[in-house]
Amino acid sequence: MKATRHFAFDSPEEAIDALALRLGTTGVQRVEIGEHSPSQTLHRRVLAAPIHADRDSPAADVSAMDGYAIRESDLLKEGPIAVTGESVPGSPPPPASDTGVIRIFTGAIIPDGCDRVIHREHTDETTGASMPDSSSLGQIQWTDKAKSIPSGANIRRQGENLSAGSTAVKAGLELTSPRLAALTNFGIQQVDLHTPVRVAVLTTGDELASATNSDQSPLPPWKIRNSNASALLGLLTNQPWIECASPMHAIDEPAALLTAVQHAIEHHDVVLMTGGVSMGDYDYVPRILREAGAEIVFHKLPLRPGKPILGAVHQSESKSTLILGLPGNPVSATMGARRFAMPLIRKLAGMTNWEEFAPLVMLGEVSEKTLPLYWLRGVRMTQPGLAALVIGKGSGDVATLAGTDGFIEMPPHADSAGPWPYFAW
Ligand SMILES: Nc1nc2c(c(=O)[nH]1)N[C@H]1C(S)=C(S)[C@@H](COP(=O)(O)OP(=O)(O)OC[C@H]3O[C@@H](n4cnc5c(N)ncnc54)[C@H](O)[C@@H]3O)O[C@H]1N2
Ligand code: MOO
Repeated sequence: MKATRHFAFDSPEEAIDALALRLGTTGVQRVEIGEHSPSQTLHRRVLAAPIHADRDSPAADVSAMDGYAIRESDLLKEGPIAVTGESVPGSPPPPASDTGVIRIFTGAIIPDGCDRVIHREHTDETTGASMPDSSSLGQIQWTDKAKSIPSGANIRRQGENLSAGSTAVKAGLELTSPRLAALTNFGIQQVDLHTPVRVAVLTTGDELASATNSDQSPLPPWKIRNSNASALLGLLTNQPWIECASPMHAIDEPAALLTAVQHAIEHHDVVLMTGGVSMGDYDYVPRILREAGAEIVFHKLPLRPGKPILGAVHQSESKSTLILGLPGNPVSATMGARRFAMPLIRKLAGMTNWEEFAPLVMLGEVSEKTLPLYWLRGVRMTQPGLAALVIGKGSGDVATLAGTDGFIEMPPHADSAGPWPYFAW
C-alpha cells in the first residue's frame, strides 16, 4: 500500500522520472570549428553525436621517456657506445644504427627495429662537446640498471589509447575540458550539439511590485519584490546548455495568465512558473495550464516546503515543453526549482547522465522533529561531508535561506543524522 496515497507520486524522484518520461531533447545544430581554439564557444555544450578518432592514438610507437632507443643486442656492447642519431618530436625518426644507439626524446617516434627505451639517467653520458670531434652526439655506457630494462619498456604503442575510427567521446556528454582536448586531438572539424534549452521564468501575482516601481520609491507593505525571479535566474545563469531571457510576469487574471502561458509554451522548452498553485481564489495556474492543453502529471507531492508543486508537460508536433508550477513562497520556489527543474533541464539538454547523483552529507546535530513528508532543509556546510541545519521561520523566510549553502532531503519520518542527499545552490 502506498504510504502517501493522497499524492500521485510517493517521492520527488518518482515525480521527476514521470516528467522525464514525457520529455524529449532539444534539436541539433552543427557547429564548424575554425582555426581558433574551440574552447570558449563549445565549453560545456552537450554533444548530440559521438566524436570518433581520425587516427590511432598515439599515431605511431613513441617514447615515454627521454633516453636511448635500442635493440636488445645493444645492451651486450661493452665500453663507450657512440650516439649516432636523434629521434625528436615533430620529425620522422632516423634509422636504427648497427654501430651505435639513437638518442630519443619523450613523444618522439621509435626507430624501426628498436624494442625498448633506456632512461638517460640509467646511462653514463659523455657529451659531444667534450669529445675530440665536437659535432659528435657523444657517447654512452650502460649502467647495471640499464641492463635490467626489459623489452617493450617505455614505449607507448601505436593505437594503445584508441584506434582510428573508435568512439573518443560519446553523444549526450557535456564538452568538459578533457573532452575539448579529445576533440582537438582527433582533428574534429565540426560537431553536432544540442541547442540550449530555452527556459522561461513566469512569475504570477498582483502583489508583486512592477518593474517600474524602482527600489527608490518606498513600497507599500502590501507589495513585495520579485525575489523568485532572481532566485530562478540565479540557478539558470551560466549554464551553456540553458538559454534564459528576462523573466516574465502575469497578473492574477485568467485571460492574461492564459495568454502569458501560451506565449511561454510556444517559445520555450521549459516554463518555470511561481505562485498561484495552491487553494486560493486567485490560484488559477492548474486551470489555465489545462486550458492551454498541458497534461498535469502531478499536483501536490509529499514534500515540505513545496507541497502544492505542480508538474505538467505540453506536447506539440514539434516539441515537448516542461511546465513546473512552483509554489509562490520563496523558499518553496527556490528549492523546488533546484530539486525538480535542474535535472529535467539537463535531460532536455540531451545529457544522458541527467539524473542527479546528489552527494551525501551527515548532519552534525539532529533535531527531534520528524515529518511524514520529504523534508527539504536548508543547511550550511561546516566540513567536507558534514552539514549544519539552518532553521528559518518558514517558506517565506528569504533572509534565512540566504545563509544556506544548499539543502538536504530527508525522507518521511527520518530522524537520524544521515547521510542525506545534498543539493548545493
Ligand atoms: N488553504 C490552503 N492554503 C495554502 C496551502 C494549502 O494547502 N491550503 N498551501 C500553502 C503552501 S504550503 C504554499 S507553498 C502556498 C503556495 O501558494 P501559491 O503557489 O498559490 O502562491 P501564492 O499564494 O501566489 O504566494 C504564496 C506566497 O509567496 C509570495 N510570492 C509569490 N510570488 C512571489 C515572488 N515572485 N517573489 C517573492 N514572493 C512571492 C506571495 O506573496 C505569498 O506570500 O500556499 C499556502 N496556502
Ligand atoms: O510547502 Mo509551502 O511550500 O510550505 O510553503
